[in-house]
Amino acid sequence: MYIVMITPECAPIAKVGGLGDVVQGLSNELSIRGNTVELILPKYDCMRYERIWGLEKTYSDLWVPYHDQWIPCDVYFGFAEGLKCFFIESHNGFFQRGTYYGQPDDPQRFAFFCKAALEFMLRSNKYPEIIHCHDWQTGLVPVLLFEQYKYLGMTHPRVCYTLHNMRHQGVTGGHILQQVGLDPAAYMTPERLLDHTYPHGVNLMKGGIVFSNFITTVSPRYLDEIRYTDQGYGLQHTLYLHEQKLGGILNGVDYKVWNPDIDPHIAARYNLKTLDKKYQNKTALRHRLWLRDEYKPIVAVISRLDPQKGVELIRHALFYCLANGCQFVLLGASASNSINADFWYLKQYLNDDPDCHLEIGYDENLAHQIYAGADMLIVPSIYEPCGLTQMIAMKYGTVPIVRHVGGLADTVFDANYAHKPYHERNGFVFNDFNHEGIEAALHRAIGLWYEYPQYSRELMENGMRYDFSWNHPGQHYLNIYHHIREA
Ligand SMILES: Nc1ncnc2c1ncn2[C@@H]1O[C@H](COP(=O)(O)OP(=O)(O)O[C@H]2O[C@H](CO)[C@@H](O)[C@H](O)[C@H]2O)[C@@H](O)[C@H]1O
Repeated sequence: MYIVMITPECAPIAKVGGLGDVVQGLSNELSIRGNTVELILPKYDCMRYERIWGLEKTYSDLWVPYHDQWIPCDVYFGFAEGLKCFFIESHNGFFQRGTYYGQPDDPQRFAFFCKAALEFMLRSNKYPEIIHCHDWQTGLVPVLLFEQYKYLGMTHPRVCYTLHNMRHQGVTGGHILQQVGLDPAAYMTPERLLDHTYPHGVNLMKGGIVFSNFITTVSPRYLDEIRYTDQGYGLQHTLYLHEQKLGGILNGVDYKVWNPDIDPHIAARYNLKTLDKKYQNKTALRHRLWLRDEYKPIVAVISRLDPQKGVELIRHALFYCLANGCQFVLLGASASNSINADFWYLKQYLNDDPDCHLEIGYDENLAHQIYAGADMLIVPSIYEPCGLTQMIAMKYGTVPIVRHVGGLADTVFDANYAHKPYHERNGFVFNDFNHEGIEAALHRAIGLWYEYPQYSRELMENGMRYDFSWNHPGQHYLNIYHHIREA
């Protein structure tokens, strides 16, 4: 099958968070299964160009109709760790901002990207069977495809649209529709793109839901949460109207990237049979982060420091762990200046503590070393569409401690309370989003580590035995592609 992913991120070249990992992992899996997969991304100036191989200009006269003008663009081609990628460079500077997101004109930037991606496919005679889009940034792709480009000859593609995070829906003014050549009066209706909260708002994610042939969420439980609770952030009714084309597919983890048996970033490689070597990584992590060598578990956090991730509970867990015989390591960065400032302050405050290290920033290499060296990883999210860190942690024999939401609830099964046989239990889970909730889970986890090391080790091994690879999700996505192609 010929599949084109239109996406704002792809790891490792343009990754802000888990979306980038998913695009990379799923594309790899689809390619391994013999499909032709191509990606279209914006050509951000801040991409990791050293990880792109053979980058060259392949198409230079792409004129994109936008806002009563024609914007000249160039298209580059290169391989991102083996994946075929096209990068759209617009001459109006939309992607020369030194950052991926967080600009006041983000809706315009990505609306333009959707239009440019389709214009490029049309002009270069690309007729994939499936277009797969991700999150609000690409919500306009199916709208433009079925309302404009179909009439220009793109009659074949069917669109699969994946929701990674309903919190961000790309709500903006009606002018955006005009800019991409759609009549606002015709599209700003409740059953199309009109936002449910802002009377004159356009909701780009809603456009993706209404116009795509199939919509997936990144875990089955998150699908239920967005349909039946306020996690739908106002789109519950739209999802209800389109329920016949919804599916929840648990993300996979790319075991070519996240696998302690072959990981080039860690001090000692290991697997289930050589698990003792994990402790060499613990020592290496301590040395790297100036932590003392003591008989203590290392509790870790690797996360975007977004309110979604339960920043307040992360902070609380830090002090609880330090007071209860643990070492604590955090790797995180935030798009919010105030959250970053809080954590910088904490870092200074704890600077001389030999049991604690906070690394504020983004560091791929250190992330691998923390997964390999830590004993436990906490994910106390308010909501979590899927969550990759707990699945990666398990592959590295690091026991997850998570809140019972979204994909976390689909993947982590409590050591004491899960309705699962003992050999399928793999972590610690708590419900209540408050100090008592996380303390109760930490208390059990730390207690087990000190008092019953053999059971603690069983939990590690149980987690490592789980298969969270892209194998199953890859097949599910192919089934969906076949289904919508034939419908
Ligand atoms: N400071 C840092 N340095 C280095 N690496 C860092 C880092 N902070 C985070 N990472 C890495 O980024 C990824 C984050 O994965 P998450 O599942 O937490 O994604 P995120 O919330 O961004 O994405 C959304 O999309 C994904 C994919 O669908 C969903 O799993 C998730 O629930 C949803 O919120 C992991 O690979 C992690 O190791």
